[in-house]
Amino acid sequence: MPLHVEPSVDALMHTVANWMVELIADTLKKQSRFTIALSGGNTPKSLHLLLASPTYRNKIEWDKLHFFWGDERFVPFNDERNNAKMAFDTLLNSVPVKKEQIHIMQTENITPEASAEAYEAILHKYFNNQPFSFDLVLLGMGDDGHTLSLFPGTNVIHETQKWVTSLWLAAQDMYRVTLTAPIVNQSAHVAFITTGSNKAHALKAVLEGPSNVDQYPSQIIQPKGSLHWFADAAATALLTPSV
Ligand SMILES: O=C(O)[C@H](O)[C@@H](O)[C@H](O)[C@H](O)COP(=O)(O)O
Repeated sequence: MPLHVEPSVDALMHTVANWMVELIADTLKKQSRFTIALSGGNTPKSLHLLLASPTYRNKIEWDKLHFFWGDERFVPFNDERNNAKMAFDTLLNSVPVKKEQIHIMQTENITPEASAEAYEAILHKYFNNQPFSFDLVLLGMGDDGHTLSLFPGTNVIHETQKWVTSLWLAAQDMYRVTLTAPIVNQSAHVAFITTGSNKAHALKAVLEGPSNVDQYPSQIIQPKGSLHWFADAAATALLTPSV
């Protein structure tokens, strides 16, 4: 499981962007489209801005990408907490992608449960009978070791059938819609991007601690394809130095 470490967030995001450019180009030599699931939260913002910058934007065949999300906060699109809005603001409004290539999780005029069912139907349309599900899933990790909306102690961690589900997150007083481990673990490539000293304890527990998916749900992500971790020096400060 490759761990890519860079001294700074800026250097790390250039490493991720270059890795993505190469992965997308290599994949598109073998197939006509590339499916990517974006992560929410704050960490992806600087990566998105970099991908949309002159340095990288012309290295990606945007018209062949299809965008999905790993999870969504169940708030209106125009709410600043909405993950799809963040992706539009930092990337999708700045690159040549048609709306037909973008598949957001519905959070308006629908219930969380119905939104999860509707998204699952979209995924079955794209992935049924495929050797892999997503070509790439980008993931973040919370300082409690959660990923997607698989939070410690929640039942969704152990979902084995549904590809998409919803949950009430009392701590944040909101519903979430999230991909589950079965669909993410069918991916060709999964990349965690984790930065900051506040992630160091969880990263050590996830990567070096005993298996404990209820306490550190990120551990349940074990894809059929490749699993990469991209982290800055601050987030990896507690890891056992590799010889
Ligand atoms: O909707 C979300 O919040 C994300 O999908 C979530 O899983 C995120 O990746 C982690 O919470 C890390 O968030 P930061 O990048 O903001 O630390």
